[in-house]
Order: sequence, then C-alpha cells, then structure tokens
Amino acid sequence: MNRTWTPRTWREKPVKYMPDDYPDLRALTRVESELSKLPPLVHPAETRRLTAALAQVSQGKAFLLQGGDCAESFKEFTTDNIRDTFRLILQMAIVLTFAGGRPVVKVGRIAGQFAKPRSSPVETLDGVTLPAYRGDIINGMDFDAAERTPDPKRLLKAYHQSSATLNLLRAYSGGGYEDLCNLHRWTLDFVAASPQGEPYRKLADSIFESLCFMSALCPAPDHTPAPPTVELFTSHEALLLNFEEALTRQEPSTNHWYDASAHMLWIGERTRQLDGGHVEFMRGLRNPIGVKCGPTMEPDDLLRLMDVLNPEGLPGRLTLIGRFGADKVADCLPRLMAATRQDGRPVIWSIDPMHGNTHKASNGYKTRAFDRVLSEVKGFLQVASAEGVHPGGIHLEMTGQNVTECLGGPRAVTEDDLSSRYHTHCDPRLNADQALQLSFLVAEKLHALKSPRARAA
Ligand SMILES: O=C[C@H](O)[C@H](O)COP(=O)(O)O
Ligand SMILES: C=C(OP(=O)(O)O)C(=O)O
Repeated sequence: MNRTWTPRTWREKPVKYMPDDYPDLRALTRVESELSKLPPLVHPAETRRLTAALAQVSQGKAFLLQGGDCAESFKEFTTDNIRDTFRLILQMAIVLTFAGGRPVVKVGRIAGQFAKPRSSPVETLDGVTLPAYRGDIINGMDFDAAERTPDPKRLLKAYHQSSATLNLLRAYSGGGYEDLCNLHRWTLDFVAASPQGEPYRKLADSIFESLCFMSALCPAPDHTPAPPTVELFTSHEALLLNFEEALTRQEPSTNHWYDASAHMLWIGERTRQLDGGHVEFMRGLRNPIGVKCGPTMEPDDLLRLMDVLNPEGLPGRLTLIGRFGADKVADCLPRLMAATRQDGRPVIWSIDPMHGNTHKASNGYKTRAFDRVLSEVKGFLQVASAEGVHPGGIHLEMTGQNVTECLGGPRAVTEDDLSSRYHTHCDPRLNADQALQLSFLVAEKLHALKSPRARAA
C-alpha cells in the first residue's frame, strides 16, 4: 500500500463508528479549520522520546504501563481527578519498576480520551429512542434529544480541556509533585488498610527503604529533597478522525507527519479493518501507535496490518494490545504471538484485561469482575512465557478515585455497592486500590521472570 498519504486520505475510505448526524456540516468544517490553526498539544521531540522508550520495551528492556479513564468528560474535569490519575500511575510504576527491575514507560489514557465506539448507535429508554452517547467530544450523556445531537463546538472544548490537562501533568512531571517517598507512603497505607494487600507488605517495605536510601544518598545541594522529574506520555484512541486530522502537522525539519493531539494513538478493536479509514490515517503518522487485538483476529490479519502500519519494522512504532477476555486469552494469543515472533519485526505485546471482561450485573450495571481481569493478565504472562515473548505491558481503564465500578478487589466491591460511586461515562474502571493490587500482582510475576533461575530455565 504505497499510495500517497496525506492527513486527509482516510476520507476516501469507509469509516466505522464515527458520527454522521451533525445537523450543520458547515459548522463542523469551520471548527476543523479552527482546530488546524491551534498550537499542537504535544511536540514531535517528545513523541520521538516515547518511540525510543518503547523501542526499549520491544527489546525486553522496559515495561509499558498505559492507563487512565475509559472516557474523559467535561463534567469530571477537575484538578483532583488529574492529580489522582497521575499519582496512581506513578505509584504503580514504582511497584513495577522495583519488582521488574526494568524501567517503566508511563503512558496515560488522558488529555484526549474522549470519543467512544458504541455497540449500538441508539439507546432506548422507556420507549424513547435517541442516538447513543458517543463521548463528550461528540455529544452529551444526558438522555435528552438536544444533548445527544452531535455538536462541533465539543471538539474545541475537548482540545482546550486536553491542553489544560497536559499543562498540569507537565507541572507535576517537572517536579511539582510529591517526593517519591511520600508517594510510596500512600502505597504502604493501601497495603496496611487492605487484607488483600498484606501479602505484598514485604515488597512494599523494601521499595520504601530503597527510595529513602536513594534520596538520602543524593540530597539536593541545599539538603531539601530533590524534586523528582518523571515523564508521563499521553494517549487516546484515534477514533474521531476529523479531530485527529486537524491536529496533524508536518515537522519542517524532517517532513514527517505527527498527530500532535497525543504522543501515542491507538486503533480500536472495532476500527482495525485493513481497508478502513482508521488504518489509512494511522499508517502515515510518525507517532508510536497501538492496535487492539481481539478474539476474532487471525495471525494473517495481524501480519497484514503490520505490513501497512510498520512495514520497515521500526522499533517502538507498534504496540499490540491483546483484549480477549479471561476465557479466551489462552486460546487466541499463542498463535498471534507465534506469528509476530516468526515474522521478526519488533512489536510490543501488551494486555488490556478490561474490554474482554465486561458483563451486566444482575442490577443492570455494566461491570467487570476484578478476578477475571487478574486472570486475563495471568493468562497473558503465561502465554508470553511459553512463546518466549517479552510480556511488554498492561493497558488499563482505571481511575485514582475511589469508585465502585468493578466487582471484587481489595475492598470486595459487591453488586449492591455498584450504585454508590459509579461515575464512569462509559465502561467500568478499576479504582485506585484495585489498580494497585493488580500492579503488585504483575510485579510479583515480573520479579519471578527476572530471577536467575527463571532466566536459566
Ligand atoms: O470502551 C469501549 C466501548 O466504547 C465500549 O465498551 C462500548 O460499550 P457499549 O457496548 O456499552 O456500547
Ligand atoms: C474501545 C476501547 O477498546 P476496544 O477497542 O479494545 O474495544 C477502549 O480502549 O476504549
């Protein structure tokens, strides 16, 4: 597929899951034009740093932690939410780095994760049928005809919200946040407060001691603790292609095209058709990209996608994000991993244990059982080990807030608890305790993999 590519060539292809019911198309075009003149949200140099970091992951020298909201929203746009997601990602990264003995590349589902592919284009309530909610960048969540009508102004609002979110994340990353010992003290609080955290007390204590030792060893010149700097990259599903196109810019010094809406973009399970607009758009970008791989993907589909999305096999360019479901991972993943191993072009294999494990609770809430989430992660690690492939990362829908959206976990959320703090705008997210618990479990498995005995085996 060597045809000429421009940021607009996706428009010649069939596209799925994009809204086609804007009442005023001229207003939409005006917004797209306005967006295309606004400053980029991220810079190519940052994006290249992420590609380089992901290249390390593809060589088994680092681990990718990608997580955040299912759907960001205009209503839940608060400092606390951003801070708590940032904090959770850092806490998890500390646990994973320490146990895995490898750097952790941190990528948020944040500052742009607004558009959702819905199973049904409509929703019916009490005999009334309206367009489904598709994410705040498209329409509103309230069950009301005006709210559910796509509004182009929402694209601008999402852009500005992403910009402000990035601004705060950059401040935190550049040292405006707590020192690492403090951050880890909260992790210790989690271990102390939850019976299921108890098995991890020893690991948590060792991390704490090491962090304090490091900070004592390298104090700042004035003996205040040196502010830590961390790099957190941003990502979202590149679903709304007119928004992505408007944010795509050519770097004058290299002539390469970068989608400046985020460092990393991914193609969803529902939009990965080889001849579709989403694959067409992504093939021309220089950003690192992800592809969700669900249970219907065959090895040949995957290899053909690799031919289009990463023909030269650039390390760090392509992350394959499995999302099969706890019951299917052992059946579906081995042949895909075997295919990429035999192909030889570097890819990262990561696991999204959320999207294949959604079910409706008896009281009607869409939920996920923490045990099934864990089980898919364990299945992923087992298959990777059997196939001799580096288990490169995890991809999670999670929040730093104490929500009750997924069942089970350290505080044993029950079906009856779901209604108490169910705040997601689309799919159920792990709360902070559940996400931390998961990171301890993955850390334990990665630790076992790095032990000399495991390496020799
Ligand atoms: O997050 C992904 C999808 O948008 C979501 O799983 C679809 O949910 P639905 O089946 O409720 O539309
Ligand atoms: C829609 C998503 O996932 P998937 O494409 O795997 O269903 C998502 O990650 O938000």
